[in-house]
Amino acid sequence: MPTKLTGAQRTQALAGLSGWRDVEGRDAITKAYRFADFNAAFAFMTRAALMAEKMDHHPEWLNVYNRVEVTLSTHDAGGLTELDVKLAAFMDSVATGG
Ligand SMILES: C[C@H](O)[C@H](O)[C@H]1CNC2=NC(N)=NC(=O)C2=N1
Repeated sequence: MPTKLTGAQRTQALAGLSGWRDVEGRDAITKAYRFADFNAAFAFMTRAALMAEKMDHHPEWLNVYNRVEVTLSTHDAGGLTELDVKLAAFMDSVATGG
């Protein structure tokens, strides 16, 4: 199991990401993506889902039309790990609508 990122290690890992913020009250990060339409949003979710399954690391997310709100945390570790940072970076790389 990956280890929880803490302190400077956590700060440094998050410095490489943009648009992600800490969730209040728990050790997790969140980002709201907005796409051109539902089709683009769902295409993003499909790509992210395939990667999540490959990594055996799954997002908490909510989709409303062209909006996808993602929260990442490693439940098994009780907080943020490298897996969350890796999945966040992948999501950013496939999000065309930002
Ligand atoms: C059994 C399975 O490997 C685990 O439950 C995996 C599945 N996906 C997961 N996803 C996330 N986000 N955190 C986990 O701890 C986690 N654990």
